[in-house]
Amino acid sequence: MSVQSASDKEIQKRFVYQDDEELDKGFDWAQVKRLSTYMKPYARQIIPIVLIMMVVGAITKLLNPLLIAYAIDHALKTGDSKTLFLCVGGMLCLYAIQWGANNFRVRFTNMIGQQVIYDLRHDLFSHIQRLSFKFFDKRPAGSILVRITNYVNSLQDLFTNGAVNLMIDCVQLCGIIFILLFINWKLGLAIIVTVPIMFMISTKLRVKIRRAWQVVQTRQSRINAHLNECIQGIKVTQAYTQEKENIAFFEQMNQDNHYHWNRASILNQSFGPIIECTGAIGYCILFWFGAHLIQEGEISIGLLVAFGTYIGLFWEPINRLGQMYTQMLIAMASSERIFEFIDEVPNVAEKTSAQELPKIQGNIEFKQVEFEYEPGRHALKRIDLSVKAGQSIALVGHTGSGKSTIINLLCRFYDVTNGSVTIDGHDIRDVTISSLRSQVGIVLQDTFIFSGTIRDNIRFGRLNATDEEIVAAAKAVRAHDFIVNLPHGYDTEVQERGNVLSMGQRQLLSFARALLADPRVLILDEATASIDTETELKIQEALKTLLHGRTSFIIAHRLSTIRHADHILVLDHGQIMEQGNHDALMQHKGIYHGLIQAQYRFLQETG
Ligand SMILES: Nc1ncnc2c1ncn2[C@@H]1O[C@H](COP(=O)(O)OP(=O)(O)OP(=O)(O)O)[C@@H](O)[C@H]1O
Repeated sequence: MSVQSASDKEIQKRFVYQDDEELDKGFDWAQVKRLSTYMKPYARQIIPIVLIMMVVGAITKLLNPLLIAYAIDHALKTGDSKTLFLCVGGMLCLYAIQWGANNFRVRFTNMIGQQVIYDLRHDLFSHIQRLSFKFFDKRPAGSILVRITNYVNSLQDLFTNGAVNLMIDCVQLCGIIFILLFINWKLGLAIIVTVPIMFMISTKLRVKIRRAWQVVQTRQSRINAHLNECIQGIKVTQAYTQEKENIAFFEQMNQDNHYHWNRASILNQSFGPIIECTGAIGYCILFWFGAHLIQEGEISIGLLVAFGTYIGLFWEPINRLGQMYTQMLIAMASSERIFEFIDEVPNVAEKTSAQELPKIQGNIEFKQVEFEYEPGRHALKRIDLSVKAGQSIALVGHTGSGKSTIINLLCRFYDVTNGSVTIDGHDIRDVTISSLRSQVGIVLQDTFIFSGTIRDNIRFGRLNATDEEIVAAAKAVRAHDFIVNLPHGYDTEVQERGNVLSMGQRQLLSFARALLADPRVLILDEATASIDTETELKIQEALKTLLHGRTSFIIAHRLSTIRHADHILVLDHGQIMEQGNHDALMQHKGIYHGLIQAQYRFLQETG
């Protein structure tokens, strides 16, 4: 199809989700076993009830045709209305028991299913929260989202109905085969012989169905990734008037998904008619051979009718088993991707012997530190640095020079490739990650505001802080004034990313959050966006309060911040080129001098 190939090329050019494309494995028992471990905690309490209900439901279902046969042969033929009445009454009772048992079973299986899905989603989400930055570097957010939402949802059917239906169908199938052979083995065998033929035809179809659903999943993963990117970048899209292009691009993806969904769905639908066709052959054999056996006097008319009813019941589970197989294959593909994430070991792993980092004084050392994000590409080379407790260090340098990388290593978002980073003499790889990060505060340039109230956002720094402490922190960093002027003060709801707040306000809010956390070491990535002089002054004052008495690393862009730093590191291509205080570096007339001159010129030109 031309739509498919054209759009495929376009989409491949822009999106490469190798992880999802590569997955194409068949039925995997180890995975089924692993999935079933999620049912284990509930198995003891619920499975026996479900099993009893299942057996009761199956038996009552299978007894009905025998009752019909009895009614035909012993009541209809002889005109015995009392027996007929009893048979109909018996059938009604059987239907009522069957309905009750099924209802009870469905309620319990739904309970297990929902609980299992809850546990699986919980495991996946908790694990993702702990994964290292490197994991997120490689994956678009959408493809992570799709695993937590769509893939987990696609397991829902399997856990709520699938597993139990599978057992019911198997029990029902075995029961019917037994009864058919028991009533008349010749007629039974003649009908059962059609089953292997049906399986042979459908097996080939199943492989196609499996592949088709896998393709649908990868297409949905792409759509999710694209949606996520578009929503995150909506402002840039509108600023560059790229809406039409984005819509056209999405349209291609949507069409592509639509095409593959239809294809998979058509293949899936063709499964039923194949079963029906084989069923029709079964009926023909039944009536032809059954009539012959009636003439021979081997079976009664009632038994032939019962046979017909059993055949109807016979194809039902086989048909469902086929659908179940597809459901199972979708679940295989989904669970494979879910477990792939759950099995992902964080690159930054905690040693089993890791100790709690004692209360930090703030002496930090980088010894011969080297770092590569990707093998062979140095981001930092031979960094030696010694910082005394309470000192403020400004990191200065061109874009891509390695400033953020130094900070990433200090927070242990990545591990050094060579060398070591120590805090108060403790190698940060030897201490627990939580004891390290809980004592190192970080204020990023792109201040992240979560949806919730202003109060909640400040409290993010220390969850057990009182309202008074929150107000005190806001006052200390000069955020209180703007907060009380908001419609609901500290209770004003801000949406995700704090879109309703200005850049300066978001900065002040993040300072309050950091002050509340009261870390001994503070990392600050200064915002580059220009703000008005009044806010600039407020931020400078807030900074003084925030940095007081702490060891701080600042990726500095403002001249005022750089000048007040105790020590300035000038980085270039991952190396420290110059270091010292402002005056010493200015006298040296090297890179730093050039950078400052350029900043002055810029400020003069822009007024
Ligand atoms: N996640 C990553 N994966 C691969 N390479 C990266 C990654 N992050 C940064 N780099 C590379 O490492 C080098 C140093 O980047 P870093 O972010 O530390 O620079 P920076 O000085 O903070 O730049 P800027 O001022 O623009 O933020 C750059 O060459 C960059 O391309």
